[in-house]
Amino acid sequence: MILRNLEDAERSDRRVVAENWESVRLLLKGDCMGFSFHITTIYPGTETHIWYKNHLESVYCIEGEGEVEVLDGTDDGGVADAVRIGEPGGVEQACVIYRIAPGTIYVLDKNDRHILRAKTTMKLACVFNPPLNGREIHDEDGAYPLDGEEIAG
Ligand SMILES: CC(=O)NCC[C@H](N)C(=O)O
Repeated sequence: MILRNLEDAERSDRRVVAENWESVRLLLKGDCMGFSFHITTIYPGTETHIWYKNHLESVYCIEGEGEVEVLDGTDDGGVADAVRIGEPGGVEQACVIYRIAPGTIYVLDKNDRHILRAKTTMKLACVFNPPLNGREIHDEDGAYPLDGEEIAG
């Protein structure tokens, strides 16, 4: 069994700080679970372009409010209050915006290119498949490489 504590992990190199967010990576590739698990804080008033070409990610909102804009897609997943922008049927800028609040999960099951906007500080529980190695931060496309720098131990 593996047991870790968020406060302890925050004081270790499991805490990774980027421009718009920081993330405490509680489980990583080295734990051999097939996924990684992170508690991520998104700073208020930020807008982050993300495109996890190499990973699938599930994001569960614990605290805070924001929105996710899915680029290159008009599928609103049947969510009643999703805001649809652009005409369905091939318009280049067509996209859907979902409101994110506590209790909501969004799942990037198609390596979806998206923009995450935080209205307030957001606390998110994030799962990555394949798992992150350790200290990855976004590249210019908003992606992580498949082979990042590992955290020992
Ligand atoms: C929601 C999201 O992907 N934010 C960026 C940080 C990421 N969750 C991570 O932990 O690396």
